[in-house]
Amino acid sequence: MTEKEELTQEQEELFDVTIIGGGPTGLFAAFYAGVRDLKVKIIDSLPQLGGQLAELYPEKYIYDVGGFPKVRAKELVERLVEQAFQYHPEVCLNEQVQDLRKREDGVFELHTGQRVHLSRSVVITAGIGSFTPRPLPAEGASAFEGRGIYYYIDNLERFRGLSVLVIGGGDSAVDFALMLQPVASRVILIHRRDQFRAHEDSVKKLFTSGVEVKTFYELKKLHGDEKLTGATIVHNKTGETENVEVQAVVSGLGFSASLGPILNWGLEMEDNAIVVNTKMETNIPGVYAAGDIVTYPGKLKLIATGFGEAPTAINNAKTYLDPQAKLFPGHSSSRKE
Ligand SMILES: Cc1cc2nc3c(=O)[nH]c(=O)nc-3n(C[C@H](O)[C@H](O)[C@H](O)COP(=O)(O)OP(=O)(O)OC[C@H]3O[C@@H](n4cnc5c(N)ncnc54)[C@H](O)[C@@H]3O)c2cc1C
Repeated sequence: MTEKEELTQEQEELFDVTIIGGGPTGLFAAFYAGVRDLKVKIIDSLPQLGGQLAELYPEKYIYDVGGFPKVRAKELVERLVEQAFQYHPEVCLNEQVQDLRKREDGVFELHTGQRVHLSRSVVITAGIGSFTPRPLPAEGASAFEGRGIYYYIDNLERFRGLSVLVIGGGDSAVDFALMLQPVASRVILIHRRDQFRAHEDSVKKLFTSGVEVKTFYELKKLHGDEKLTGATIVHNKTGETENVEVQAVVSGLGFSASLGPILNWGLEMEDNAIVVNTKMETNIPGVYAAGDIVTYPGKLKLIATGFGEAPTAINNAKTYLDPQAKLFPGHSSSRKE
């Protein structure tokens, strides 16, 4: 345990249920925890809620969620957040749960490196795991990690007046460039092909936005001492290089996911997934799991199945916490407005 963790541990409030992962399954679980009057916290390693939907395909339409003939992924996330937030869950973003331990008094400690969260039960909805940015394939890039290389834009003001190089041709890269254009002094977007994976609408906007778009270009090298001052880019057909003065590079090259620390929590695993029974219980009493991260005979990795497993996990956690409580939550339609 780090010194910082030790200091914060006793100041942390005890929650009834802590949900690891704020994807669709975790968000729906948080809603259900509210329905069951449980004090709930969601922890996610990403800076935003929504899991794969927000991170990997926010602009894509989904056609197989009950009640929505067609819904854009980011809109489904907005609806899930609105539904879950009726019960004011505590939300902790940018925190990866690295360790899960059960104390002798039955309280779970969730160690994130920043602090230790305390909880009476845990629901793991960690999907395909934590996302880490794909490293920039350029000479000298590692030296500028945290000093000029960005993988998200969580504060546009940081880029005001700067010359910025954006890399990639997907939704993230194009959205980053469009967001930066009004505040940065210059925005250059390089993409290794001339076909963009981003939404057609965004690509159209990109070409009329004032962003300098350079296709068939890749990043070769980053320059600077203390701070990033420039980049060498290379045309991948002609081999011609060009130096551009930039103070920031924003990568839209995406993320890779891995279960990482979860594999060491003493959970029974099969094919990189947590084994659960029909109550969504894991082999550790008080720890439940749901969504893409679980396995059982016939498991399907779909949003719709996560939506079924989340209430099962939460309602069973309720009876774990209070053995007198009923498993069945009652019908939500009986609720008084
Ligand atoms: C391109 C694409 C298209 C898809 N289209 C469809 C579709 O049309 N219909 C459909 O049903 N499904 C679709 N899916 C699958 C669907 O997105 C998943 O089934 C769904 O996201 C699973 O939700 P989840 O909440 O279980 O996990 P996730 O969405 O993966 O969310 C898990 C969250 O847990 C967090 N996390 C992981 N480990 C930790 C940790 N240690 N500490 C803190 N946080 C952690 C992650 O950051 C993530 O936010 C698609 C998937 C992709 C990639």
